[in-house]
Amino acid sequence: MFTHRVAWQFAAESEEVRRFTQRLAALPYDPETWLNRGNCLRLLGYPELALGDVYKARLLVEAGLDSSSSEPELGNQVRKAFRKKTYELHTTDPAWMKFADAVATPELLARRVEEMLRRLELQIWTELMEGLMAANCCGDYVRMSREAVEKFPDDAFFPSEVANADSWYAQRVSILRASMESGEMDEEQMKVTLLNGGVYPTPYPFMEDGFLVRDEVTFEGIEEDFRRVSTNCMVVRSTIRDTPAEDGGEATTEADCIGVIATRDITAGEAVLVDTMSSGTVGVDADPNGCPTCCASPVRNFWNTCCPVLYCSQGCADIAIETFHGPICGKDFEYLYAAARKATATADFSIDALLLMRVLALCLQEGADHPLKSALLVRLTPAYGFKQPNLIIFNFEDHIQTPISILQTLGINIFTNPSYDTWVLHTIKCRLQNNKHGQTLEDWPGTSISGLYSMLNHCCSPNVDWRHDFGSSEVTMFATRDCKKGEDLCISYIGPQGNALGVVERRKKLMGWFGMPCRCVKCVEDAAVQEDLVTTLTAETANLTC
Ligand SMILES: C[S@@+](CC[C@H](N)C(=O)[O-])C[C@H]1O[C@@H](n2cnc3c(N)ncnc32)[C@H](O)[C@@H]1O
Repeated sequence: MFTHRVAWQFAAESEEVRRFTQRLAALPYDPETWLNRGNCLRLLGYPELALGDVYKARLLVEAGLDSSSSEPELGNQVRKAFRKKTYELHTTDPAWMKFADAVATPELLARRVEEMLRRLELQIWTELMEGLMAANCCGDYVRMSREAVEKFPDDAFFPSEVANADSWYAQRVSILRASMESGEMDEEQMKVTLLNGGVYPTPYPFMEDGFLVRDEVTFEGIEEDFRRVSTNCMVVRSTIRDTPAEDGGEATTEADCIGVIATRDITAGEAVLVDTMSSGTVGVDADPNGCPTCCASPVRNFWNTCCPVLYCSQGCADIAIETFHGPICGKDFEYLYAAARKATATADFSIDALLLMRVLALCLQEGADHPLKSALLVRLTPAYGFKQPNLIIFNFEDHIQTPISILQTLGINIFTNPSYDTWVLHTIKCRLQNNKHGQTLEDWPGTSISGLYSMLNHCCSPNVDWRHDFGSSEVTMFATRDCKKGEDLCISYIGPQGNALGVVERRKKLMGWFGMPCRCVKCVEDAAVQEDLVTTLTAETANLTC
């Protein structure tokens, strides 16, 4: 009965989302519709999307209320949309018609519009608080509830939000401190966990199959690239995520899982893949001598005619102009570079923001029908945990505000262009998160994404390792032992220290990433041995008791 009710409610709210989306296509500058869709998305369990919509509602209302705004055109659009809405409401809705005098002249209507926008702004901030709580963003909730009190000093409700946020924060501190004392996490992890919330990579119900599964053409494209860059390995459809029926459960298979195998015998030390990555690579740019294309230094006198940006070679200058440079040329992304230059920890999101900007530039330059179908992104999958959901770190600034600023700097209209809606941005983020490489600040201060090396699956006893070639972003994958033709080629995602742990710890470490127990050969074997051991011990204990 309960399930039926929930399913019914879900379907109804899903339908509401569709309805609001259609309305937004007609009225993209109406903050109320963005707020309403955001509210619906939160109720459906997608706070990461809700916060995107509510933030857009906030930007619109702020522009509409500020006649001296730096974006007068946006403010005009909002007031125009809201004028029409307010007039219609007061003249056609029976509940409002008694107030029709309030919109009788253009001056009265303008005053009424302002009143309505102010009322809406309060609702927007209230919904923001709800969204932050739903996304578990405790740190943001503490900060923004205080901002709300400052912004709405006469409001009776927001001080209670501050008290609520503070007590939630204190509760989290005490829980996390206990985990720290038991050695489950270190101080840095505690800080990150306190500051951030978490959301799930999810195949949204409104996504068509083309956004969820890589088709044959995409797979053939990856095969073609492997043929170009490797003489001894190839991508294949992998069964690594298939599971046999266990404990009365059902066997599961994942048709859209790719891996890499040896196409001939390979000797230890032999390179299997040299990935130059280049266009999908960003450095911290602290080093002005770093080439914007491949991060090698020094840069030399190679440039394109559009601007004075220097590259390390003509090849890199050409790649830049063919791939990512056009959409960012002359645009002021200093706010991203400045933040990335200050990056101190490997979990710092400012380098991720540079990567997102680079990938969006690649999509725009390519002009694909949809960013998720662009040559690079179409090859990558997010880690959808089909057995256990896979939580990813999320906070308001890095996952909502910064991506929206990037779109705006790139000249994308965030209100009218549905191809860059929040679900698209979040799916891009999840695809990058699952496949990117780098960001070890001491070793190589940057991050990269490539549709080649990211095809290698993980094994706790890997037969492939990788190295950075000095002074550039080039990565070479090489065999660490002799491999037979047909053998799966895998790297380790957890390094030698992780590989050395017992199977239970290893699987625990990878569970959050894979959304299922690691299915590498070593884990499957070790788990079977452990199960046998438990069965034998249980039988022996039973005999002893008899
Ligand atoms: C970098 S991608 C590897 C390529 C990926 N299999 C694909 O189809 O695109 C990482 C993802 O592969 C899957 N994967 C890799 N190794 C795995 C393993 N040992 N057990 C379960 N899933 C694994 C997980 O879904 C993980 O999120």
